[in-house]
Amino acid sequence: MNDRELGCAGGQFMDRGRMNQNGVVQPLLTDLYQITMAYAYWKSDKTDDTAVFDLFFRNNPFHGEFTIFAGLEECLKFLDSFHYSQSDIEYLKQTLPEGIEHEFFEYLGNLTARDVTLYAIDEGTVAFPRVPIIKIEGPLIIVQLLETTLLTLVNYASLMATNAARYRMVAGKHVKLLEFGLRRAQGPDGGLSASKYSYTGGFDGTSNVLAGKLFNIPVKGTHAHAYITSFSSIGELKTRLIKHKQTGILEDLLEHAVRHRSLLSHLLDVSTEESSEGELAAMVSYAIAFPDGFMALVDTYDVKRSGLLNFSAVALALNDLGYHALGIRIDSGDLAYLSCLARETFEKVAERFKVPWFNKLTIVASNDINEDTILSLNEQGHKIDCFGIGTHLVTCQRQPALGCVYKLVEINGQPRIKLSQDVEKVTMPGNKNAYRLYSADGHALIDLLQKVSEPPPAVGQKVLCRHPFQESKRAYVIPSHVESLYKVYWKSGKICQQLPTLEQVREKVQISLKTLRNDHKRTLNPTPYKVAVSDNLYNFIHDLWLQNAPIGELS
Ligand SMILES: Nc1ncnc2c1ncn2[C@@H]1O[C@H](COP(=O)(O)OP(=O)(O)OP(=O)(O)O)[C@@H](O)[C@H]1O
Ligand SMILES: O=P(O)(O)OC[C@H]1O[C@H](OP(=O)(O)OP(=O)(O)O)[C@H](O)[C@@H]1O
Ligand SMILES: O=C(O)c1cccnc1
Ligand SMILES: [Mg+2]
Repeated sequence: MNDRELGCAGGQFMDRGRMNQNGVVQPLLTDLYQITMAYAYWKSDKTDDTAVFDLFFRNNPFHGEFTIFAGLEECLKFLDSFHYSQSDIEYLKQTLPEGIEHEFFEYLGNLTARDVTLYAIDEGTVAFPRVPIIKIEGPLIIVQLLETTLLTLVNYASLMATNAARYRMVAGKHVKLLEFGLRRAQGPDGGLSASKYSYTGGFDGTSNVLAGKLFNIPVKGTHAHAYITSFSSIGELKTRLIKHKQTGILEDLLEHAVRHRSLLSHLLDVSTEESSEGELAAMVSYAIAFPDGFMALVDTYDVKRSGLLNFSAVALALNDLGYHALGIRIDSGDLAYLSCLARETFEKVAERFKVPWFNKLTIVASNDINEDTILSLNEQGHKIDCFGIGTHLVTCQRQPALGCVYKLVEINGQPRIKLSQDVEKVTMPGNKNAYRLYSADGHALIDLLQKVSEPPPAVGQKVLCRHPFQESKRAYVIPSHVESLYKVYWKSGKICQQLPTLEQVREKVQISLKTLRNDHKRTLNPTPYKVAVSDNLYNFIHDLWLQNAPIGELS
């Protein structure tokens, strides 16, 4: 059994040092039609044909006007390990229709991605509809076989990174964002990808421990309501003692908490009778377990009448013993109101008990939060320092799929075009290069596709940029900076760029977003970013279109 099969059989992910790719990602993770086509290509003697495919999307997700490209590293690892194992071949022999020639299986068994060349824009860059984010050249059969796997590696990764980047934009850079979605994600693999690419898109950490281990992402978390409800009275506390942080002397934390609680009840105008004793016991026990990391859920019974009172009492008790609590989480109710109430409470306590650090306690909010909730909370005014976001983030509820496609654009040096009644769906034929043209103030102005045979646009020189399908839409652009978007990432069986770390890709996302004008990024009716073709490519597309469109006959 090889490493890949082991990876699958014994837990889905390989250890970092071994192969560093999800063991599920393998050549059979594809649609059957890729393999049946491979046989038909092989039978028709197309083994020496070479092809160029473009991988691109037609529409930005979430009613936005940008997409973050992610998933490239996984695509490269897939190419690196692309090989049908003996058991893959055995399975295909049993599964493909009868009569497949034996030599085809030998051919498949020897296939690798060595003769493939992959060009891509950098992972973490903003990308736009119709500009291929990956361009792949090589033997037709192999590049066709890669289609589905490359799409599955790029589509969700880019959707997720884009979703996360949008949450980051609405939350602002000072609020912490934690991904809490594993329990709601589309299965274990969806959950892991969600954690990884939400970090890429700008989240600060995840509650997903395996994602932390595999991708080196900060893991963070609080506790669940179950912890609070597991206690019903202080009599259940089996231990109350904790060492003073400085003196090391054992003291009774509950005693300190109960004393503070009655003082606080006057200050906060809440009766101790109303508040939950079980909640107090749970908080005391949690504080004993994590005296330096005490963060408590305050909404189990009633934030105002119980949670804040008990939390403040335990935090002050910890303070007596030399420890500083971290904060609270609110997981229901009006998050704007309750966060302001919590901040006011902390300010009162800070002043009355001379504990200025109480002003800085962290307020975490969770509960079905999405982009619109954050925008609304911003409008209302809130005092939340950190959002914990699960369901809407990881399931991309607002748009659950990015429509990246993989289209043949050239075969044996001859351009290919896919026509459609829907102009949007007509493919851009031929082997193309892509450039991003920038204005003097550093903003991206337009993406320009050209035939590879054309010289690149030059700084300071006027370039005619044309809408790919609407003849009258064109503009001259004099770029102050020209960025060639493609780099060769894979050639002659090797990854040919130094791959950035996840952290560097995450930084790239923010740098790349900064080059976009704000009107392209706003949430409501953003301005579309322009994607153009050169005059030469425009004419080429339209000539080919006419050549390929059948002329109807009216009778
Ligand atoms: N101030 C606010 N403005 C806008 N939306 C809010 C505000 N506060 C909370 N929300 C959102 O309103 C929704 C409230 O959901 P729901 O009514 O299911 O929760 P709840 O009743 O507060 O809590 P639970 O049912 O979990 O006890 C959540 O999606 C939450 O994120
Ligand atoms: O709301 P999300 O954005 O998905 O964030 C994750 C949720 O998961 C947890 O509880 P869970 O939802 O399992 O239970 P609850 O509904 O009782 O809070 C947590 O308390 C959050 O509410
Ligand atoms: O750590 C948390 O608070 C957490 C983790 C997952 C889901 N909800 C909350
Ligand atoms: Mg919930």
